[in-house]
Amino acid sequence: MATTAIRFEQVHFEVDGHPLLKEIHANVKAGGITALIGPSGAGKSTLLSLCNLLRTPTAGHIYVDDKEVRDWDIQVLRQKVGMVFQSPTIFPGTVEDNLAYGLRLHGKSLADGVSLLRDVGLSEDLLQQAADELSGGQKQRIALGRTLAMEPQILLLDEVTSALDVHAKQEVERTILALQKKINATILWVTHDLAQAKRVAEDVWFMQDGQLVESAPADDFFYAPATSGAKAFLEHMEVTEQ
Ligand SMILES: Nc1ncnc2c1ncn2[C@@H]1O[C@H](COP(=O)(O)OP(=O)(O)OP(=O)(O)O)[C@@H](O)[C@H]1O
Repeated sequence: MATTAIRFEQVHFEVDGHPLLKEIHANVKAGGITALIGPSGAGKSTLLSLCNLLRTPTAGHIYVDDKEVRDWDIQVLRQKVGMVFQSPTIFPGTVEDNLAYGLRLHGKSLADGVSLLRDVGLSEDLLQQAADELSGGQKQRIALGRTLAMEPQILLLDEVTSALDVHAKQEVERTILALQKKINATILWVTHDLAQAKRVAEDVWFMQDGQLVESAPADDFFYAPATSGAKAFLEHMEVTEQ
């Protein structure tokens, strides 16, 4: 894989004439974790949704592995660029059915549900259990496992721990970090939790009003943000998190 996993070139996105993303121009480093932070409504989720064509940019280009997203076969793109959301989607059926769901859409079957369960930190005993009977944290791991079954090279994580209690949050976070090391995936991780961003990210992107205002190594960003917008955001978050 190239050193850049995703390249945004002057990306603009609007709905009904309202710009939601403006002139996004940046590279996501391959094989690392980039935290995407910023106030509510800044456009973080919208940016993620463009990377696997849940939405299409109005202007500009996004390259995944040096190929424009619109030139990818969409099924292949979505296999390569997996996404996990804040609320896990659970389908009727067993845990195994749920893990196999994406693969089945691609005409494949689940080879090793047990090892996948282990990868997401769940006991193999759960494989035949009804998935909707599990706890919130377990469901989020199943959603993660379903995405991982596709062997994605890039993971888009949208607030994946914010609906979980403290314990489940830490567990899921640890699971993601361990997996990232194991498969060397590139992760673009939207989080409202600054402590989490500090723990997991090598790089930070700060968004505000549809713009990518600042991107920097996490240590630099948190120690000395370069823009007044990022400074004000960090100060505000410090106050509200206390
Ligand atoms: N389909 C849509 N039509 C119109 N406006 C939309 C649509 N989807 C999102 N928006 C608006 O786009 C802006 C960016 O939304 P987005 O969800 O990307 O922000 P965010 O930074 O992820 O916010 P949060 O942290 O609250 O999840 C918001 O003002 C939102 O209301």
